[in-house]
Amino acid sequence: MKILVINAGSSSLKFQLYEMENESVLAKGKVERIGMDSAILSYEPTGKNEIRQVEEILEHTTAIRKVLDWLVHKEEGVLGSIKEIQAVGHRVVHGGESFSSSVVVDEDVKQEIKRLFDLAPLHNPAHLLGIHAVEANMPDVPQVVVFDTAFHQTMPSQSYLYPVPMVLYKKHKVRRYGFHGTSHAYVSDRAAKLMQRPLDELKLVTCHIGNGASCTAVLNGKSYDTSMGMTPLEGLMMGTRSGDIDPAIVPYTMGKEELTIGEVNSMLNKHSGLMAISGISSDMREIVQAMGTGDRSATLAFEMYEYRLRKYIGAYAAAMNGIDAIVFTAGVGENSADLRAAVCRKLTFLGLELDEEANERRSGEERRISTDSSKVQVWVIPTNEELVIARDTHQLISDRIDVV
Ligand SMILES: Nc1ncnc2c1ncn2[C@@H]1O[C@H](COP(=O)(O)OP(=O)(O)O)[C@@H](O)[C@H]1O
Ligand SMILES: CC(=O)OP(=O)(O)O
Ligand SMILES: [Mg+2]
Repeated sequence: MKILVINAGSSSLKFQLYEMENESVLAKGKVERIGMDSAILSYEPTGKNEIRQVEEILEHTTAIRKVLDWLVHKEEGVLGSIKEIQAVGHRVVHGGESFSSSVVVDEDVKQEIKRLFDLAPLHNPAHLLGIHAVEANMPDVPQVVVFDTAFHQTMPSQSYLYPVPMVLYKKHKVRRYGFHGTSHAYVSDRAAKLMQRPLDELKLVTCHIGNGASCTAVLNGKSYDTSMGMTPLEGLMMGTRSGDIDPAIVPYTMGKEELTIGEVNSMLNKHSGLMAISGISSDMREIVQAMGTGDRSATLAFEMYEYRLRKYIGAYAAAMNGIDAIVFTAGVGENSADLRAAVCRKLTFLGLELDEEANERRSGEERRISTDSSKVQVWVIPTNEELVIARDTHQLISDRIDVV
């Protein structure tokens, strides 16, 4: 079965086409700057060079049509016909309390994704655009949604409730949901296999450190606590998001700077984090580069970023009464040896010993970066959210075909 996996953002759309028989990727790519003057489409059939095309693409429906055109292109295509695609799987960031696993898209599911727009304003509206764009281009193909929040639905109430009036939870579902669940679930499963230990006996802290960043206490294979909250703003310091701050800063700043709710939201989501402190970039590569030239703001940004992550790891070690392993994943976690070293060098009280050489080694492979004698293992495990989405989609659609 061939499955197209889509991760639609507000101005971007990433895709991968899978052959599920051997879980291989036939082609992948992305469309960036949708709706802007010139969009960039990149398309890479496996084993061949990437093709880049710059042209105006005003909305997601056109973006998907262009992607489909490439997939069946005479020379560069990987499909004889679009009809070969039997299902489409989407990443959806917010599933609220309604979804603890992936589901086939129907009218009710779309309504629920829409109802949750307020809670994930950067993500959910874009996902629904992606779903509609697929409907417009491939009306008969079933679609599945895989939620970032689903894995975290196992959290106990002491983790997911906030100490605010209960009426807010009862009336408005104000609670911690947690995100990047597909990634946290995938890397914890991989970690257990690599450690050759049953997942349901392990205490793991998984650190998904990308543009958005979150870490999760995975106790016996289940999410026990996680740093993102009702929205993907809480927790760690991120590229442009503040993470944890004193909530009193919000009304105080609104008063002092005469900001609207929208403006303060934008300040915390788009103009904070690494970007705000360094004044240079939200991209960790540029921060590390500037540190190399002695830039003090970049150094401060890095130190704050690392310190806040390390505090969460310490908190989760306390939450689970110990940890067996720490896993680093996503753009920064997989690639920044500097960040991993800075975190691990100050966790020696846990009996953790970093293998400095292994940490420095550049590789896209899964690898252990702690010494043989370290009491806490440390792993770098490249995440693969697309594969999980493809697997869930395959499973749900095969079940449906079996029933018919
Ligand atoms: N070699 C590297 N060193 C340090 N950071 C890196 C490196 N490569 C990528 N990154 C970081 O990874 C981030 C993107 O992570 P990614 O997981 O792809 O994010 P997202 O999926 O949220 O867009 C970039 O902003 C960049 O800071
Ligand atoms: C939930 C979230 O923050 O996702 P991303 O890292 O893709 O922005
Ligand atoms: Mg990501």
